[in-house]
Amino acid sequence: MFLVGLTGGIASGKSSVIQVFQQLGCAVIDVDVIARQVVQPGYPAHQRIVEAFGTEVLLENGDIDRKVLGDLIFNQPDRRHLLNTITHPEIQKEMMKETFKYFLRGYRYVILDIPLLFETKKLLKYLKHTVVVYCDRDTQLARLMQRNNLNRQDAEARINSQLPLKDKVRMARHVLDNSGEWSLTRRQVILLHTELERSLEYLPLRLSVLTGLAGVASLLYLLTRYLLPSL
Ligand SMILES: CC(C)(COP(=O)(O)OP(=O)(O)OC[C@H]1O[C@@H](n2cnc3c(N)ncnc32)[C@H](O)[C@@H]1O)[C@@H](O)C(=O)NCCC(=O)NCCS
Ligand SMILES: Nc1ncnc2c1ncn2[C@@H]1O[C@H](COP(=O)(O)OP(=O)(O)OP(=O)(O)O)[C@@H](O)[C@H]1O
Repeated sequence: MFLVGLTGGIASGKSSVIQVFQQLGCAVIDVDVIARQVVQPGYPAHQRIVEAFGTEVLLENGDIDRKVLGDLIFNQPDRRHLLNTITHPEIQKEMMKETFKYFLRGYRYVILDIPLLFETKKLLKYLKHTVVVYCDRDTQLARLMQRNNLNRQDAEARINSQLPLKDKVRMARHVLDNSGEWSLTRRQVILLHTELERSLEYLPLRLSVLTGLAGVASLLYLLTRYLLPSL
């Protein structure tokens, strides 16, 4: 198996692209979904957020008020850093568990949707491919304002909290341009999927696991055949 890191900017179209990969039967891990799970009441990160940010970031039912917390962290880099130090280790643990489950199920590749892949850089060394979902800044701003019902200032604060998309494009191996009509993006996703499906990059890990298993099996055989009877 090999890992593909998919990233982009806020509202550049990552989730829309991921949906197409899912429809094509791919194994997908969405870090935004994990990030929502690990801050639910009862999880360690929930308690640490309340300790760090106060009860004003809670809704009446105890859930995190994502709008309030978002407004806080997207406007204040030090508080954003604090939230990241609370949530990112928990997110990484869950990501590893989910990746391992897909490995056991025999998938050739897994796509990890990691919004801050190039900001944190931590996971880059594990990835065979990196994909950026790009759209031009005006389109990104318009889509973000519309989807999240944000004014221009709040939407710009969110965009400015991340590396510019143009920089991410330079760092990625593949770029999906989602500035135009959705049908054009969909076609690019299908082409990329075909390329990844044809790749033989999953073989080295699979062969080394099979070789390891064969080694253990041979050892067990030799033990039972020659050593155990004499004990
Ligand atoms: C700040 C929160 C509460 C805002 O919630 P909200 O529902 O409005 O947004 P959602 O979680 O759907 O994220 C939307 C997008 O915002 C961007 N974003 C989220 N967190 C961050 C961050 N810490 N820094 C920069 N951009 C971020 C990403 O592009 C993400 O895809 C939430 O994003 C959060 O808990 N963030 C911390 C965890 C994190 O870093 N997630 C990003 C994945 S590593
Ligand atoms: N090609 C397109 N044409 C028109 N609208 C689009 C296109 N691609 C995505 N959108 C819309 O833009 C918005 C952002 O897309 P999406 O939610 O996929 O982005 P995202 O990168 O996953 O966002 P986030 O970073 O917040 O998780 C959504 O409302 C989506 O329906």
